[in-house]
Amino acid sequence: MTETVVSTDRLTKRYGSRAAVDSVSLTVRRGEVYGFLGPNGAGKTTTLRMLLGLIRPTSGSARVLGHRPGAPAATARTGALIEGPGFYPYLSGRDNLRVMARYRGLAETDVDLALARVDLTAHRRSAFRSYSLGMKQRLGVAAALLGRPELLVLDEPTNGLDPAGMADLRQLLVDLAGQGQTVLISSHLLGEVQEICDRVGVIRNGRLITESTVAEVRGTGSLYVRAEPTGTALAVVARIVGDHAVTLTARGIRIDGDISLAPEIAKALVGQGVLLHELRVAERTLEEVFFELTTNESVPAGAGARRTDS
Ligand SMILES: Nc1ncnc2c1ncn2[C@@H]1O[C@H](COP(=O)(O)OP(=O)(O)OP(=O)(O)O)[C@@H](O)[C@H]1O
Repeated sequence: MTETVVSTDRLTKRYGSRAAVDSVSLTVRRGEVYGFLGPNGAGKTTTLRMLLGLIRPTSGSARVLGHRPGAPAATARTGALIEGPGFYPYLSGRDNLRVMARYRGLAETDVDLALARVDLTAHRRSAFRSYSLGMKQRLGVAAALLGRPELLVLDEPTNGLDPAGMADLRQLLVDLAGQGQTVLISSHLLGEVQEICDRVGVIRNGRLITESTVAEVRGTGSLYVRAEPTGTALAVVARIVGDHAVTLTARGIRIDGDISLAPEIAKALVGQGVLLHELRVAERTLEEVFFELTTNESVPAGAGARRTDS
C-alpha cells in the first residue's frame, strides 16, 4: 500500500475576507516527487507554510509524516526551502551550513555531503555574499538536505537558476526520490518540473483545481495526420472521431481526443486508398494544459504541434 506522507483536509487560510488557500485537500505519497503548481499568488507558499507549521490554518487540517504540522516529530524529518533561508553574508557557504548543523545537533559530515549533493564543494570556502543567485539557491537546497530528511519541501527552488542549474536540480530531485525520499516542490514554471513529477496538484486562486499524474493532467492529446487527398482523409477521419474533433491546420489534420484510435484511423485511411504521409501523436505539455485549466480558455490551435515540431 502507498504510504501517505502529507495530507490536507479542506485546508484553508483567510486573510481578512480573502481566502489565500481555500479548502485544499491534497495527498503526497512516500517516494514521489509531487509538483505543487500554480501562478504567482495562487496560494502555494501559504499552503507550504501551513504544512511546515509556520502559520496556522483558519480551518481544515493537515498531517505531515503522521503528525500535525510543526510538531517536533514532523519537523525533525522534514527539510524545507521556503522564502530564502537566512544566511550570513560574510560567512562561507560551508560555515553557514555548519552553523545550521550545529544548531540542529547534526554531524559536520552532513554539511560536506549536502554541499556535494548540490555541487557547491568547489565554492564551499567563498563568502555567501559572493555567490550567484543560482548558487545561493543551491545552498538553500543544501540546507534543506541537512540531516537527510524523509520529506523535502521546496518552494520555487528553480528561481534564479540558469538552464544548466535547473537541469542539475531536476536530476538531484529525481535521484533523491529514487532513494525513497519524498519531494514536494512548488513552481509556477510548469515546463521546468513536468518531467520529474510523479504527480501534480494545480492550484489557482487558492483552490486545488486538479490533482493527478502528469499524464492524466495532460489528458488525451492530439493526433496529426498528413495524407492525400486531404478531402478524402478528412472525411474518413471525421467518420471515426466525429466532425467536432477534427481541424485542418497548416501541419495537417488535427484530431483532438482519444489517441488510442491511431491504428484504426491509419487502417481506415489506407483502406480508402489515401496516401498516408504521417500520423503522429502530439501530447500536450503541462503548460498548455495548465493554461486551459487556469484560464478556462482553450489552447491556441496548433500550439501543441509547434512545440513538438521544434
Ligand atoms: N500575510 C499575508 N497577509 C495578507 N495576504 C497574504 C499574506 N500572505 C499571502 N497573502 C495573499 O495570499 C495569496 C496567496 O499568496 P501565496 O504567497 O501563497 O501565493 P503563491 O502561489 O505562493 O505565489 P508566489 O509564487 O507569488 O509566492 C496572495 O494573494 C497573497 O497576496
